[in-house]
Amino acid sequence: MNSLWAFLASIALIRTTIYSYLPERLRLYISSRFEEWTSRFTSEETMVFKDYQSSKMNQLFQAANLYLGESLPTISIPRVTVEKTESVRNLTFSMEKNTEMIDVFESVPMKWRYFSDYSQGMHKHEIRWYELSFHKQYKGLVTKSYLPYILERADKIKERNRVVQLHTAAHDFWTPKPVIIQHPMTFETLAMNGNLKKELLEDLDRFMNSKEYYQRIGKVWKRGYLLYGPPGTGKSSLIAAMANHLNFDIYNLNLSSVSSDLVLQNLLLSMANRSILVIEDIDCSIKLQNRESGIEQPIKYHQQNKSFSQVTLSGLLNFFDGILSCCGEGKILVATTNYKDRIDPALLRAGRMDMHIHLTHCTFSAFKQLALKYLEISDHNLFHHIEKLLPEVKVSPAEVAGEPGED
Ligand SMILES: Nc1ncnc2c1ncn2[C@@H]1O[C@H](COP(=O)(O)OP(=O)(O)OP(=O)(O)O)[C@@H](O)[C@H]1O
Repeated sequence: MNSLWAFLASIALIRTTIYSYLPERLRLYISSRFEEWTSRFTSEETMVFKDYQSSKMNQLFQAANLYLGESLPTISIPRVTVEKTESVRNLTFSMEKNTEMIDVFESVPMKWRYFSDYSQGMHKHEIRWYELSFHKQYKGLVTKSYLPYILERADKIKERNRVVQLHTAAHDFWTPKPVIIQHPMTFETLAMNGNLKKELLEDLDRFMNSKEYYQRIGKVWKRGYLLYGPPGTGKSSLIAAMANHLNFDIYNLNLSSVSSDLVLQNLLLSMANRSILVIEDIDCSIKLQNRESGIEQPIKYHQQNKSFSQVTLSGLLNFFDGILSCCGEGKILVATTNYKDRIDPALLRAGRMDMHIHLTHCTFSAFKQLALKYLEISDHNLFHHIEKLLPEVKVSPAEVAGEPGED
């Protein structure tokens, strides 16, 4: 018996020694052959998910990472890696190299192992992969249910972990490094007419939940909102609250800095799905009155006497209907203006701007919300004077909040 153990130990030693001197390709070849041979005698089957497949990120690897990371804090495992980076909202857990864990799906145990190694050759880089092992009889369950389930769960986790980012356009492109927005404005802290707030929240939630509906009726999953009202009434604050509520990125576009319709199209095509495109002060950034002349000419803007912007009204309309309609999904367009009457009615019709939201000077109800938020008071003996004064003295929420408006 002793000699048998000694023989097996020597084989293991020889194998390890030979392995460490073999080139990586040969090593992989031998181990895959060996596994093929041993699999004849086992009832277990293993799937391998490498991080990159033909230099493209393997979505299954990413999904497994997120999915397993979510259950790691709740199971007993000797070592886990924990991270928190600026670009994600929550703690991120992941498996340590050469460790394993069991996940149970529809009462079937699924064994996951995580590995990493360095590639051989000139450009050494880390290769990471997961191995999923299960009983052969569950192969159908794994491919038809378990893996699609992991992909779906990973999408939800990604969505939950996302932080809202602000993208701005410069030199006809979105800047490569968006800024992470930690704007504290939410629908709870925004002082706004209660009914209007409720109506808008319902509209946003309905929009978010109607992807299938839009698909069924053949409409593109997009929605446009026009926010109008005097300076300092909360248009930018409302956009931040919408982005925080939906967890959508904001793409801020200043139309007057866009050099042509083509650039406008390209900017839109490079926006991510589930994002808000904001065109602030739409009436200032583009003059739209020459539509009445019937001649569609590029509208030229002199920018600091150096360059011209040439966005046309038809380019803009095309952008709203056509292009916005064919590039991706879950897009929200928000245009703001201090002067709604200066905007061409063609831009305002339903389908382009589905909801027009009027943000007004401070009402007594908004004032009370601000007083509660800033001073933590819900009543005061001056309140009834303020209630009488507010309709006469036009004051913006920004002024009440101590931040003077532009007027
Ligand atoms: N409705 C509101 N509720 C709470 N705070 C508000 C509200 N409106 C304005 N404020 C406060 O005033 C500041 C300026 O408001 P905001 O920039 O949102 O106004 P605006 O309508 O976008 O102004 P402008 O037309 O000049 O761009 C905000 O940072 C916020 O602190």
